[in-house]
Amino acid sequence: METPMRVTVTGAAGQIAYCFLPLLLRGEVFGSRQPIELVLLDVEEALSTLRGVMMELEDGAYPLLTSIHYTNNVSEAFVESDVAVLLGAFPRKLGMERRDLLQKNAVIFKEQGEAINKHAKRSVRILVIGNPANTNAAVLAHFASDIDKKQITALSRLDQNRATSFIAKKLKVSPEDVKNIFVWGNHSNTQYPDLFNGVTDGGPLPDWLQDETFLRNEFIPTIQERGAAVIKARKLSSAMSAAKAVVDHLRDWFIGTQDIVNMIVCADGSYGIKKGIFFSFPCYCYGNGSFEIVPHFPWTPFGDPYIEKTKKELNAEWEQAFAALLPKSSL
Ligand SMILES: NC(=O)C1=CN([C@@H]2O[C@H](COP(=O)(O)OP(=O)(O)OC[C@H]3O[C@@H](n4cnc5c(N)ncnc54)[C@H](O)[C@@H]3O)[C@@H](O)[C@H]2O)C=CC1
Ligand SMILES: O=C([O-])CC(=O)C(=O)O
Repeated sequence: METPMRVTVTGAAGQIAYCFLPLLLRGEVFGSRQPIELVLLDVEEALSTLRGVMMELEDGAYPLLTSIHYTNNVSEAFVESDVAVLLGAFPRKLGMERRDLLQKNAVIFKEQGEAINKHAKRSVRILVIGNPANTNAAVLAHFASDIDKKQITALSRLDQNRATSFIAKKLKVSPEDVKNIFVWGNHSNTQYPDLFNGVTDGGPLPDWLQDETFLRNEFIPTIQERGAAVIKARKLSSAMSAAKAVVDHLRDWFIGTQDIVNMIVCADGSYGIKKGIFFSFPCYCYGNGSFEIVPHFPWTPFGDPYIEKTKKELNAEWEQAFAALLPKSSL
């Protein structure tokens, strides 16, 4: 057996964690030989639920689980973490403006960034899921200033999975037979789902899928609004599919994949996206927590207004989130 990996999960009393933790302990992320020391963080009011989650994990008798600890203390949660899965975030409440949501979460992700900077292993890899995921990751990256930005990613794999599955269903093929469908930008309804580089059966997608009316009226809005559609139907946000996407993201990042996958990562200036903004890009994953933004992927002019819109939204989110945290002069 290998040396245990210390995995910290925040928001661990929540619904995505409840779907994700069994998959993690089954070995679906790091493989069936990788033991795991689990640390669960949630807020004080959720500690009783968290204790229940811990009891259930123990009762699962998972051979890979070597220890489990739960806490509401942020510093304690990140001590010697190898991996941090950040699900915990302040939820949007009735009457709350998006700006308020951004600022509430900025405070949380600042504190967690500082704690990670101080206590986690220098090699830690961080995945942000809690919304607004892109900007939470940007805040965290700013305050975890000694951690390489390439060790911090956020989740847009759910959007890619949704888009891939949508097209596979149209073509009546398995989702694994559809590749290179990407979602660019923000994990919000300004995201740009792009199928112009899509392939199936070794060739391009059929022309009827690239028809502008279909793209504008069906494909793009369905993917952009899918999260809201699930909330409307379930009265709860996506959890099962989000947990599956977290598994896919982490597995590909750590184990590697031949596929090009979507990740929200820190912009390096390519594609005209301002450095420091966390943006969903198509990425190569080489394993061991390394990745590269796919350079020079062709954009069709059709996508330009969509990219502009999501880029603008992210720039505004960045300003709003940091307005509460940094002196005006440094914005
Ligand atoms: N990026 C993506 O693709 C997706 C993101 N999400 C987001 O993931 C997050 C988690 O979703 P669910 O598990 O369904 O939510 P949930 O509401 O069931 O659980 C969230 C948990 O986070 C905890 N929490 C709140 N503030 C915290 C803090 N400061 N520290 C630690 N824990 C804290 C809450 O007490 C709660 O137990 C939400 O922000 C949701 O919007 C959900 C689906 C997809
Ligand atoms: O809005 C939410 O909380 C859920 C979400 O991100 C999604 O389903 O894509």
